[in-house]
Amino acid sequence: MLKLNQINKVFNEATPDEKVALDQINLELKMGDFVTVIGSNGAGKSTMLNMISGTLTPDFGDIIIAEKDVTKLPEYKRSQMIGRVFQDPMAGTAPTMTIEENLAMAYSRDKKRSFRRGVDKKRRELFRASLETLHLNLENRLNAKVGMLSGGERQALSLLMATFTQPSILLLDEHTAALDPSRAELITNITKQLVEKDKLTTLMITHNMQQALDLGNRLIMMDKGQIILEIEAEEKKGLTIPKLMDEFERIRGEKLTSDKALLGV
Ligand SMILES: Nc1ncnc2c1ncn2[C@@H]1O[C@H](COP(=O)(O)OP(=O)(O)OP(=O)(O)O)[C@@H](O)[C@H]1O
Repeated sequence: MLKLNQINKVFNEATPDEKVALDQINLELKMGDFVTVIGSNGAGKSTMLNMISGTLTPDFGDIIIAEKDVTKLPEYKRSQMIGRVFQDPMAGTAPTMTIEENLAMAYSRDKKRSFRRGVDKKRRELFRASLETLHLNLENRLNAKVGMLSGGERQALSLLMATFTQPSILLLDEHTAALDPSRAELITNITKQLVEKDKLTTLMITHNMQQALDLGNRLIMMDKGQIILEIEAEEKKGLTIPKLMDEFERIRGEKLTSDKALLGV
């Protein structure tokens, strides 16, 4: 479903600020894979997601999504294939529009449909049914302006909107990090539910080690622009935080005193 071949990205090349953000990354996701991504600050995690979404282009290397080479495709042309949720709950929704209008916008992301603010009865029922799955009573607030919602409610809506048209790839960029623990747990559960329902191929960056262990069928660890560890299905089931720290130490030859160094928190 997704292939990254030898992706390289250097910022400010040949200047004193030169930074190798991605150092010939290779990664392959099969349909339905749910991969959690951990790594220290500046490891290249967001840059990798930005490459997939088309926000950034690689210096060299190829990006294949659903068998299509999208390396040169601009971001807006990839948007049908990609759903993305950011850390900032304010980023994924339009605050001055209603819940219904936001959903209508997400629904029309699929280019075959044109965006109309007016929504017919059938579509309203579809929106209502989708919102019901969140168990936040948003289905009864279709005409509420999104700017009035709490951070958790807004993030839940962003998630629903990002998955609405069943994208080829779902990108989650620390999407629970800005929420308090109970809201973060709620969004984690909704994530699990939405991803499982449509078997979405997902990449999720997290600084929460337990979340990285609990969610998904694969885990990757990044450091200094490289993927230094890949853990697959069966192995992931028995994984613990101390085991991950040992692995980092074995690969990098650096002793970690806390998992915080590994996670960049
Ligand atoms: N637009 C940019 N211009 C210059 N340098 C950049 C740019 N974007 C990222 N970088 C640098 O590239 C490196 C990788 O950044 P990236 O944001 O991908 O890391 P990350 O793993 O997501 O880190 P964090 O966990 O702190 O968010 C960092 O050193 C960062 O400073």
